[in-house]
Amino acid sequence: MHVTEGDVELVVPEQPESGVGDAVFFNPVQEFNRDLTVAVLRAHEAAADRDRPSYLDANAATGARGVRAANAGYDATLCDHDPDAATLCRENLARNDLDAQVKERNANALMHEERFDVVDLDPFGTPVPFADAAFRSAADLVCVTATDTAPLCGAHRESGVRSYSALPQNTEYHAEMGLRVLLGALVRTAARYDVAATPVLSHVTNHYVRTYLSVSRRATDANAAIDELGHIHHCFSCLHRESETGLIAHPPDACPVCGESVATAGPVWLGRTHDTGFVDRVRKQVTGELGTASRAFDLLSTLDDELHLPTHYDQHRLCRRWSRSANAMDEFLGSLREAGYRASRAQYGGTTFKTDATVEAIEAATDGA
Ligand SMILES: C[S@@+](CC[C@H](N)C(=O)[O-])C[C@H]1O[C@@H](n2cnc3c(N)ncnc32)[C@H](O)[C@@H]1O
Ligand SMILES: [Zn+2]
Repeated sequence: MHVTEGDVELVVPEQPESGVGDAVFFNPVQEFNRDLTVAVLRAHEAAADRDRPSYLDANAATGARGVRAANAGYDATLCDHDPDAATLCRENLARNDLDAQVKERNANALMHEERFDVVDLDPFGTPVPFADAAFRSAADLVCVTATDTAPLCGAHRESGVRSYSALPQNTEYHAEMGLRVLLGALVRTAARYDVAATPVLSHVTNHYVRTYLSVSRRATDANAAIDELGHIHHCFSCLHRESETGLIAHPPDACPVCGESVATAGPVWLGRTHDTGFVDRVRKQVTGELGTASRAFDLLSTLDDELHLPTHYDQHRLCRRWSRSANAMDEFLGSLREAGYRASRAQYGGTTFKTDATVEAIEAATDGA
């Protein structure tokens, strides 16, 4: 089957309907993820102080990412331990007249041996088995996809605890919970090597979490990153939540609003999940030949405005609790601002938002709506 993504043409195997089989993996739905990666790489290259920075597609499969990185001017290496995948990578590079290295190897061994400016992890499920080697190998940027959203967001709690050494809670902001659990684990992994990992762009869909972390090899920066870890105390009864930085959690004895008990998630990343300047530079690289350009542009515009606060709310859920009909989002956010609070849309869905108002304050401020 032939697929065109951006300016490259790929041959990809038909995928078995069951999802189980020997065919080299390809998911057309991830085009959005790959398009954004191309925009990120262009932004990184424009700011890099060297020609043709190096890029490792650590879990290449058909080579969809590595071929597109080579096409974007990177000195690309495509790695997969599956011989059929390595063969397909070579074919897809040749089909597009592109020169890149293909390694039929265990990506962890390769990353322990070689340095790359950018390392991209896109494994099946959790990226944790590749994270240590990635932070040792990458000079500038580590890109990570995690498709194990149920463990990350607390729906499969034990598995989340095992993979991420953190306790997730299955709250209604589950996508953001998953992102913050993943970021917490990645930041702690990097810190083991005196590396500070700083998220510069992150997005979440139903199927996966994707994040890009810039890398600094200064122990003081790694200490500063650790300082942004902490816990979220959540009341499932009234939805009140508060966050607390630091590795030791001090949950309140009871919810300060309704008196019920609170549940604590953590350690999680409480810092910024993106850098607005970086997001702006990536947005300038979203061009018409990207198949999902308008969706990418919308996401990056939302991120540009999103408040850097853990955690988000969903207007429809809140209004259902209050037996109110939901008004237009702009009007709703306007009421919060008029009452003196900060408020923005959030990336987690059309009715999600962030504010520094408490649940009680949100209810009061938007009551006349
Ligand atoms: C989800 S697929 C990658 C999809 C691809 N990046 C894309 O965008 O279409 C995961 C790939 O990782 C490969 N893989 C799994 N473990 C690996 C390892 N230890 N070293 C290298 N590749 C590995 C698998 O063979 C599989 O092809
Ligand atoms: Zn409460």
